Amino acid sequence: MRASLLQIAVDDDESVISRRARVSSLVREVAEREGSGLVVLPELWTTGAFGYEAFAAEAEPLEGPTYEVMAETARAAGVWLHAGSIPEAGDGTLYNTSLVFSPSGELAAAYRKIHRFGFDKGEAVLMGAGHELATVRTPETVLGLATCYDLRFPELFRGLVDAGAEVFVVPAGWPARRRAHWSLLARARAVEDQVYVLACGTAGTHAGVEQAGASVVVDPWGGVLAEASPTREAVLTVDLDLAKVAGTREQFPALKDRRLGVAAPGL
Ligand SMILES: NC(=O)CCC(=O)C(=O)O
Repeated sequence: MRASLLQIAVDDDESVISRRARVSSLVREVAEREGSGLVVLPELWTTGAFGYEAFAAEAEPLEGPTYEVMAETARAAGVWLHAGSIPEAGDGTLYNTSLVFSPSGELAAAYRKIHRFGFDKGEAVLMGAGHELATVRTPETVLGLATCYDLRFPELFRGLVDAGAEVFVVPAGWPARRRAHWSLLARARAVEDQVYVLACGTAGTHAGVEQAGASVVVDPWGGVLAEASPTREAVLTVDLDLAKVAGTREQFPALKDRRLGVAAPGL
């Protein structure tokens, strides 16, 4: 399976409307040029992950403008499209919701980010938390969905492995000041779960926060297959050899040695 990650710049000087149109064209162009079967966009690329004051103003219903444009983009390009996430105006609250479309433009999954970032401010207070893991079965494999800060919570990814995921797709808007954590965590999730990790971030500076860029693709042995520029918009295209997931698990069957249910004394 060939996958392309589009590391989108979220600089303040571009409107949501123009970025949406630009990204739609870019997805089509990349899919045609690279022959990708899966295209991945970052977290909150329409608004930027740190422009908190814009979340309410730019929130959309699930089937709002980004959904419509991205569904049509997936259909026109004939690809599986992980369209990153949008600020979704849901049932009385906002969610950070990722959308995945099939090559016929059907919604394959909507994943509401489970771990909200910000401790007692920002996303953590402005948005509701998702409660359900999400996977997408394609003809080649099973994708497991997670978003940005989720990357710090290994138990979520174990849940995705238990649900059959072989490729974790992680859109993000990660800040440059914690870039070292970003690539380390992406590699850690790949090694411990013996999966591919497609971690697609934003570039540029949004709401005063310099983005980490450095989108990365990691194989099930923890090897970095490709890594993008830390500062510029970029396209990463990689061929995933999906037999490597089963191959790695056979060669080094650590997942079989899990000891579930072991508790500390007194618990
Ligand atoms: N958008 C995010 O979830 C940011 C996460 C982050 O900055 C971190 O985990 O560090």
